[in-house]
Amino acid sequence: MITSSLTLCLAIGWVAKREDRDGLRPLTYCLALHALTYCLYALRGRIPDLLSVWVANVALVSAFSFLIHAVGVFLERRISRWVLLTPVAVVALGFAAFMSNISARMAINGAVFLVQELILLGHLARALRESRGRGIYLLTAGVFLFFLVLAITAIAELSGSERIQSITDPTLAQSLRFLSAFVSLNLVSLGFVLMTKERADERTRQMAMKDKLTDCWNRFRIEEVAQQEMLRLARYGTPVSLIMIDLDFFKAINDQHGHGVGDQILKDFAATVQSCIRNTDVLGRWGGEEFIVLLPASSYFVTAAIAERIRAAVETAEHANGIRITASLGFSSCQSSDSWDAWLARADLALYRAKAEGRNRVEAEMPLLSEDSPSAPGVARLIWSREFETGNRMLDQQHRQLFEQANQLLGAMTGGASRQQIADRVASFLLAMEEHMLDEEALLEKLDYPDCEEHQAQHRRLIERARSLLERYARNELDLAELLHFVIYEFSAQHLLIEDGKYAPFVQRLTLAGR
Ligand SMILES: Nc1nc2c(ncn2[C@@H]2O[C@H](COP(=O)(O)OP(=O)(O)OP(=O)(O)O)[C@@H](O)[C@H]2O)c(=O)[nH]1
Repeated sequence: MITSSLTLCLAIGWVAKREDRDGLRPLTYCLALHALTYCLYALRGRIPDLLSVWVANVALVSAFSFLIHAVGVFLERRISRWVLLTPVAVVALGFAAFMSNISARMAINGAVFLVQELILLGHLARALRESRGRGIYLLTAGVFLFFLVLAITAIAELSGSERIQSITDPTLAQSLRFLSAFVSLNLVSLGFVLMTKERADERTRQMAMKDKLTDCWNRFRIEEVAQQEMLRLARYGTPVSLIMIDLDFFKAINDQHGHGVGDQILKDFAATVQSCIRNTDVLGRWGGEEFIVLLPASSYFVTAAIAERIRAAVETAEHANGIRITASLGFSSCQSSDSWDAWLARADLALYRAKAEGRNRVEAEMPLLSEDSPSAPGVARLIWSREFETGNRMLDQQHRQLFEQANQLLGAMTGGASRQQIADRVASFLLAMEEHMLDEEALLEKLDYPDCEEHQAQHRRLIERARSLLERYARNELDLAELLHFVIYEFSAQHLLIEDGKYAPFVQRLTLAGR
């Protein structure tokens, strides 16, 4: 026990000397006092009782206080000095008063250690809920083992089934107590060191994924989260969107006020954006004065509102020297068939449009929705345009009808219709959508459209997704925004316009050729 405590103390102390962090230094003091305690125990009978009893026990209770302090430092929790010093004072005074009464000393020791153990276990239990590492499990196991032995000893003492006359009694119970203390010592030390290593690894991981200037995530992390969210979309249909933000005329700020001010503005800007988003959203610096916000579980419509909130917050924030800045934003929602590059490119294109159309504005990936309709001001509508025509009369007529139906649905959704009325309208929209898909597939097959199979596969995916969304909506597991996202964005805007737009030139060519 002594050799083990000393070796661990020297090794951990050597590391803590170079890097005093995460509570390694108080842990070293704990181990040193632990070694001292057992040295004094071992010399019992050969040195005065003052040393082998009084000093030894005060040292042991102090070792525990240092361990509680070390855990507090690691978990960044303030632990009151009273909590640390009172047990030491109780043992010091109690042992001084009952030097010749071993039962009283045992009772004092047992009670104090039990309280210390409970304090420690309380902190560890809270930390266990937050921590993902394994070190904390080893540490808790070590502390718990010691607690168990103390509790069993206390019960045996109270029930009178065991009377300890001396700490050096050569009994089986005493040997088991020492053995468990030895195991506990190793588990606690190993667990603590592992915890600090896991934390250091996490810090390195974070540093590798963070932008140093703004503390935002870097490209690597953004892409990592994007891939995870795209998988979630493919599996559960959870929408995910992204916003690209570019500061306007930032070069002029650098030129007029210097790079130092420019850097500070970038930091302030990141803080402003962060204050506009949820903590599950991910803000990253894409490069220079360009940023990305990834918004998990956010549909097209939710994202539009957040983008506008960011734009307004950036415009109103005032920086050093009274400088004000603006930003242009472009956003896009991910499709289940999207690649990361395609999704990003659509947001980039929208950003480009926001710049071209005067800056300090938000642009969606397609200028499809008008904010107002003449008949119902304040309600967004899908606007049909001649550019969307495929050249086939039947398909174009169906597309227009689906657009109109989507608009009626949009009106019902924003006009306070009941859940059941909306579900009925969505069901009839989906029926029309499926009928249209069958007609479209038949025509494309007849015309030998080369990507017919891929188009059919997209239809199957959309139908599957539509059915599952409607079921979830009927079970009250889905909110209106997600349903709206599917009807308006995924089907009407993305599929009807973009995907169907891909076969339009082919159909037009054949129509002109008279087929
Ligand atoms: N201070 C500072 N400036 C940066 C940093 N990264 C990029 N920049 C500057 O950002 C400016 C970007 O300039 P441009 O790409 O011309 O864009 P802009 O002036 O913002 O104009 P628009 O984007 O067209 O509105 C350049 O002057 C870069 O030097 C940085 O980390 N710190």
